Amino acid sequence: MAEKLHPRIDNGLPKESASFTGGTLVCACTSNPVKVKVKGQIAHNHACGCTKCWKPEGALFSVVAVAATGDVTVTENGDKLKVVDPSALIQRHACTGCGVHMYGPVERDHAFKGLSFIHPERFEEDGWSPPGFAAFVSSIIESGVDPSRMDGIRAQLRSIGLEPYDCLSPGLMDYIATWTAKKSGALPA
Ligand SMILES: N[C@@H](CCC(=O)N[C@@H](CSCO)C(=O)NCC(=O)O)C(=O)O
Ligand SMILES: [Zn+2]
Ligand SMILES: [Zn+2]
Repeated sequence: MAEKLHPRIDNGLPKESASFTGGTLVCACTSNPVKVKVKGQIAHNHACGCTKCWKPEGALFSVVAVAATGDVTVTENGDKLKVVDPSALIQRHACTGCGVHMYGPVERDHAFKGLSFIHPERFEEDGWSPPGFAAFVSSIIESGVDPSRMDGIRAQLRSIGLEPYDCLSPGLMDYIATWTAKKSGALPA
């Protein structure tokens, strides 16, 4: 039996459009939804198995990407937003009405400072860049997935073109490590 990874990847990956120049993220509230405008194409879209990212009902993974925080603007009903965990690196702003995480800026001194994590499935528009890998795959066990299902889940991710990693992709891990090495002086700044 196929696993329910995420509704936007289970029947094939979404198609990117060269004409996508940004869009509006909308929460799941039927009245007074929170709306967040994002300018430009998203980057580093991935499926994430971590316990902290918002996942739609029944999904094992979230779909999450980044945009420059300067390109992210709350346009409607921002008073419904609350930061889930103020001590976390990613300041996930969730709708208190429906629970959807609308944007999560990184403000702390970190390689990702200046980026905001968003869930592109909440865009009203199509054409956003599809996920390119799966991150924090082993973390789904922390949500209660039996470890015996992991081989099948990893095989299913590979079959749809998402290489599974237990942290971020090698490219992003190298990027974080390079930032850290430059900060410590291990590499020239
Ligand atoms: N096993 C933990 C992992 C949580 C975690 O580190 N998540 C990552 C990825 S989120 C999107 O890629 C992260 O960077 N978190 C920073 C933060 O959440 O502030 C678990 O599953 O909880
Ligand atoms: Zn809502
Ligand atoms: Zn995550």
